[in-house]
Amino acid sequence: MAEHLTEHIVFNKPKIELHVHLDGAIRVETILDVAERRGITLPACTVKEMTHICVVHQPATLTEFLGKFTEYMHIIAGDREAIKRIAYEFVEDKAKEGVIYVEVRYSPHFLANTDVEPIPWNQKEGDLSPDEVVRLVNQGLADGEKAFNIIARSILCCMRHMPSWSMGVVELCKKYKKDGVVAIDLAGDESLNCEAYPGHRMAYEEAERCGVHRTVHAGEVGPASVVKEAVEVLKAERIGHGYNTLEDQVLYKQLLEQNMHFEVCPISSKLTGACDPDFTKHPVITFRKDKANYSLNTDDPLIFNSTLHLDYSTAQKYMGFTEEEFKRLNINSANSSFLPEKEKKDLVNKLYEAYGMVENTGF
Ligand SMILES: O=c1[nH]cnc2c1ncn2[C@@H]1O[C@H](CO)[C@@H](O)[C@H]1O
Repeated sequence: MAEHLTEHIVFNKPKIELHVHLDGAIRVETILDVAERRGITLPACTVKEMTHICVVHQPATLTEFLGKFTEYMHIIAGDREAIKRIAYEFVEDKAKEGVIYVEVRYSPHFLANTDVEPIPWNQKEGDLSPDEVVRLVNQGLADGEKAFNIIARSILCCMRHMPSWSMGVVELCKKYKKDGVVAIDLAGDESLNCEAYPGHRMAYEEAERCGVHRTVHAGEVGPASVVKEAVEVLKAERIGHGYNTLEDQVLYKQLLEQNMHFEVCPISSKLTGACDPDFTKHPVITFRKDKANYSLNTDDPLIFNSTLHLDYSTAQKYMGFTEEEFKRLNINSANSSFLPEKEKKDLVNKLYEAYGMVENTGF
């Protein structure tokens, strides 16, 4: 986007990011590097050309946007070194943006080439399972945490169009709870399949039963009823995007009362066609006025050619966000993180300190 070039840092203080896809946050250089090492031909050989291919330039649809992943996922999937590397580099990139705590999400199945049916991205069957993918990402994130002094946790995604994977996803959440996996998510094309299939419902029931935290992509392009289902049936504790909640004022009021957290992604919402491209009409303006609980996030910075700074500067420039609101939303984000209570409290205190605030100063 053009704004990217003129972006400036409007909130140069510690930040929290809760909604970002690992496979939507890969460096273009890394895609080119790995393709070369693996001897896979790409339609582009420079960073500039490859960026052009991966990026959504104009507001599109969610379905068109999701198609962008097919440009490069086959390069990374099935490759142990590449998977560990993208996780490590992700942490480095976030640290550079001033993020001190991040929850990064991905589908282990999308990066595997065995124990997954169908095998994604036209890969040949190999020997990398979703289980090992999670271990590799955990390792890359843990190495990144040590090197760059931030906290990185992960969320495993079920995919809307693949309900048969979902029980496997929740089992991985349970298995790797002690290794930084904090929650389950349901991502993918909400516009194609609105009501959650039994496979997803069963996985979320199991998650709740086992104390695995839950977030769901809902009301991004789908109607408010998807948000209602996420909360009432899937027992979501946070909502990914959630913009269309505003279409159902009864539901919205109820979620405000419950202090439901909305994971808002401003730049993403324009380029996926989820929201009006005029940022001055963005739903997060209503969220802010109502003192709702929400975060600001990049979602897929590779595909939107964006950074977290761009989301913040957009909020400031077009939506009237102030420094005080940035502090408030980051404190809310920390409080809505999926960390255990004690670690959450430490994180919130870190923010209070960095923002020069005494704890419990009410807004
Ligand atoms: O904004 C979004 N809405 C719905 N699904 C998404 C979005 N961004 C990425 N993914 C999907 O989540 C998968 C796991 O990370 C990605 O591969 C992509 O298919």
